[in-house]
Amino acid sequence: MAMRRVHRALGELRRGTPVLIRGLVPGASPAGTAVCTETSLGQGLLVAAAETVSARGLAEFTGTEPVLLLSPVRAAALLSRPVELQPAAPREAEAAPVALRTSPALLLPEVLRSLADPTLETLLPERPQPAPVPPLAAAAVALAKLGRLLPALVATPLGALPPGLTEVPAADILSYPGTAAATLTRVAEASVPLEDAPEARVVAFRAADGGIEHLAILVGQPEALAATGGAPLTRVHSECFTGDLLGSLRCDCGPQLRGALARMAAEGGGVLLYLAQEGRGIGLVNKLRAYALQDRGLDTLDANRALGYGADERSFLVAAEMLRALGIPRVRLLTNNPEKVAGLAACGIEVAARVRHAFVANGVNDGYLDTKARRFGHLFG
Ligand SMILES: Nc1nc2c(ncn2[C@@H]2O[C@H](COP(=O)(O)OP(=O)(O)OP(=O)(O)O)[C@@H](O)[C@H]2O)c(=O)[nH]1
Ligand SMILES: [Zn+2]
Repeated sequence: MAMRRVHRALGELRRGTPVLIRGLVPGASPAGTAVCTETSLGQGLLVAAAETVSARGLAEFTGTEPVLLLSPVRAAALLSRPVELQPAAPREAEAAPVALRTSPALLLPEVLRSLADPTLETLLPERPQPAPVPPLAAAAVALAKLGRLLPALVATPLGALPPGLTEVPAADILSYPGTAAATLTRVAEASVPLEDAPEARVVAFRAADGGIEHLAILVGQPEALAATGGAPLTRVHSECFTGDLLGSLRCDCGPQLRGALARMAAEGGGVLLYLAQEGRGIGLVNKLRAYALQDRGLDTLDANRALGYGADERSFLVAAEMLRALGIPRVRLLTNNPEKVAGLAACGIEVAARVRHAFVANGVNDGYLDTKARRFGHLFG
């Protein structure tokens, strides 16, 4: 039920319709239980995604003037204050959103879209002033990110649900990634001989959220090795439509994907998890926006932050749950990314060794690889 409510709300936001996020009345439900009954629901926040909201959607914001919730980096860019781009750790704690006052001149779909999206020409009829951040703003941003939308929202506190709109408890939004990972189940399996690994099987995992499936590609018999206490060669690969499928030269994903499978075949076995986490979890549309910003001079990390996203929005809980379901709790991990090693270990997978997985630069991705080493701490040596 909780996942259905979040999924419905995501659909509404993506279509440009506002949704009401509900908080809990303090003390109405035991902390941490995420139990959310109708009677325990408290104050609400009516929100719409600035990127998609329609004129009809905006007409739902009656009464007090709504605020615009933005990431601090995007707000600073709009207010023309110097944007502080510190050499932050890739998984820096996500900064809370800030709020700006709106006015009738700002509350137009094309203006809001331009304020949300730094790749568009900014339409700023007037300089928006800072406003107090309403309660539940963090849940609103989390919802937009789950929908792979830009984290920029029109928001106004509201007590009652307007007729015809959807309501979603904040607790359901915040617990959604964990709940989705916990419900992963094997749904299909087939032998798929590959050019790089003739003895391969693909196993599909589906979560109860109804979202896109994650895949495990088993080369040889890694489960048999794991059953005797061994640590199979393992690659945790986030999907990259441009690199994996189209052969994009902007990144190193294609060679890493094919190279991992070839290496597993050469070593007699392994497992590659192919995770539906495009663009380090920001989605393909936002990755294309990040590329557009990179073409204007930002690096891969600052481009994510300019969009309002963190440097890396992935959770490796999904990968850990899949490995556990496959009976592989110990791995030798093919990666250059120390955050991946730490992320898997934090989710209960023993990383017996990190195996370097670097490929030579191709003349286009040199800057991208350099940024990985300098700002993400990737170990290419
Ligand atoms: N946001 C964003 N994502 C990118 C960019 N270039 C590649 N990606 C994504 O980054 C992900 C690649 O991650 P992984 O292959 O897991 O690699 P990694 O975290 O760099 O670590 P390794 O294990 O060392 O390869 C894919 O989902 C790509 O779509 C970019 O410029 N911006
Ligand atoms: Zn890529």
